[in-house]
Amino acid sequence: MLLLIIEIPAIGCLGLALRALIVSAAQRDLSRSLLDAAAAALCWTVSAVGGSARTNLTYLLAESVSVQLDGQILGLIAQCGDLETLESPEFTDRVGILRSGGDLIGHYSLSVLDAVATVLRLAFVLVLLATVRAELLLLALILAPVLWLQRRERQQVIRSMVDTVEQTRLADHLFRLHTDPAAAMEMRIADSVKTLIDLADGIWRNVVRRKDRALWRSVIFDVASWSIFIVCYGSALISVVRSGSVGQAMAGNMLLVITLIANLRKQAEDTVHQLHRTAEGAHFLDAYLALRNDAALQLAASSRPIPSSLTDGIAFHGVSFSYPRGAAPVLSDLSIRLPAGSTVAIVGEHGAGKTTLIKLLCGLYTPSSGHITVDGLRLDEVGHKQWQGRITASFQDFAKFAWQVRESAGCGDLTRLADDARITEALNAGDALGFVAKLPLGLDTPLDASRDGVELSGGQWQRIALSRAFMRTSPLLFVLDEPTASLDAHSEYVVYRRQMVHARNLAEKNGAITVVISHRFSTVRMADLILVLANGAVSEAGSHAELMALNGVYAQLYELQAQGYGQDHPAAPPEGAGRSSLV
Ligand SMILES: Nc1ncnc2c1ncn2[C@@H]1O[C@H](COP(=O)(O)OP(=O)(O)OP(=O)(O)O)[C@@H](O)[C@H]1O
Repeated sequence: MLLLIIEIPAIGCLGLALRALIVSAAQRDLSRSLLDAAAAALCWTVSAVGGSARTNLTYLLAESVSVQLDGQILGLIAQCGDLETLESPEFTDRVGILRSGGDLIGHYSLSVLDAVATVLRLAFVLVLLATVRAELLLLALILAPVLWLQRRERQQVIRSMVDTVEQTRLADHLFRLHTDPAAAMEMRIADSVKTLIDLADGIWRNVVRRKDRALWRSVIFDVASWSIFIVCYGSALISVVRSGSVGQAMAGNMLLVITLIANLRKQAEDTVHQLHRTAEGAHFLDAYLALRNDAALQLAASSRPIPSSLTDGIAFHGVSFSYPRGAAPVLSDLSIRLPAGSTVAIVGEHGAGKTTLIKLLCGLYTPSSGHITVDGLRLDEVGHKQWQGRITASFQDFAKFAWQVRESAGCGDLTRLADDARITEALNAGDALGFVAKLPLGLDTPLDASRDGVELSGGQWQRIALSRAFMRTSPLLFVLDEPTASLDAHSEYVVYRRQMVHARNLAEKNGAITVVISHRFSTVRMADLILVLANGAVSEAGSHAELMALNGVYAQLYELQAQGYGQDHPAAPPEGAGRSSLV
């Protein structure tokens, strides 16, 4: 910091020392000359070292801010527990901008300091110039439009980057498809590789063309404006020569003016560069602040404590929901009650809204109207993090965490990641222990063939995902959204029976509710309450026995599937099935 302060007047003092050196040398005053030369050398050293120290300091700080920022950005994204925010194109663009310009925010954090130093350095140089000839100050005036023009053009370059973020994202996605084995497989079979390469190539060309146009314009304006400045600089020098007194003083003044003006140009360039970075940094800062705002809005929902166990249950009160860009509402005015300790199955045609209902239940989306309560407590008044911390879920579109088996399954409860016994229990419950035991390194086997690990089959991945859902031991909500879709009918039945036992244990422990989505009625019939979703509403609700007696859609579908499997009743309902409730 001290070096940065000393560096401010260094270049002005160098000009003064050189002028004094010329005068003392002309007077043949050896000791004075040596002193002046030493002073000039010192000023030059401070200026050079200070400049390089400033650059390195800026770089180091920018890098450290950038690393911290990456962590903060991910933290803020995680705070947006609502998937609606994550799915909005504005949000995705914002994150894209931040990822591409984290270091600029780092530079921005230093820019105020740098701006003060730059202005002081410039002011000192101008004062010295004025001591030689007041008209030289006009050069500073010419700098103003040069800087303004450059800044304006630079903003156009930034705009071209922002305008192409969406296209860049699409091109990136197309690139990733080529390196993703599952997508690559389908692309090869469909012979679409070349078409997709051409598509990505076309998008990249468009993006580059748009950016290049702005960049070239900026370069042309740069050259034109600096040419004007150089012409004025030359004229100023001629004017000093023509008006100066002949002799030693004039030679010294000439050297001072040349040193200062040469530096004035460099300072102007520094100022422009700094303004560019500040403008870019401000732009990225805007995106960062908007992201913070999104996260803060979600946190603003008050964090009323979640009960440790359920006594009443979860209720939907006139809930309607439409996806932000979805045309029709997926759920309309839905009012249902899921009693504490019950197992609820949701059935319905593809696209009926079963997964959407579960996502609303998990606080991953907020109802468009109406509200959901947990033991009478409104879900929108509870922090996402709190509620989601009491849920365990296995989703239809589960994640494939290509880490070690222990991490991929154990991350269902991070606090138990080092607890081999717990992870083994969860793998057993998820029916994954059989194949994990045969893996070369057991729990330590990496699940990624590209990292000397193993590649799992679809069914094996699903079992790992299922095991994750068994890691938490005291959830209030246990969600199973087609968790066995990749398994054969027999394995599914066995796994479901095990899950139902688990559900009963959780229900007895703390009144936890288990919600199951399945297209297989052999498992659905085990539930206490079955909800049939159709046209955004519940068309039938009750236990298996009640719905069969109703002889409606459920009964028809059940019979159809039973005939398909060549048996009348695919499975017998477990003990205690039959409780139901519908508000
Ligand atoms: N993120 C989303 N954005 C917009 N629309 C969506 C989104 N997710 C689902 N939808 C739409 O909402 C409707 C219900 O989807 P949902 O996944 O809830 O159905 P589902 O009953 O679970 O279907 P399936 O049995 O095929 O899994 C569908 O029409 C779907 O296109």
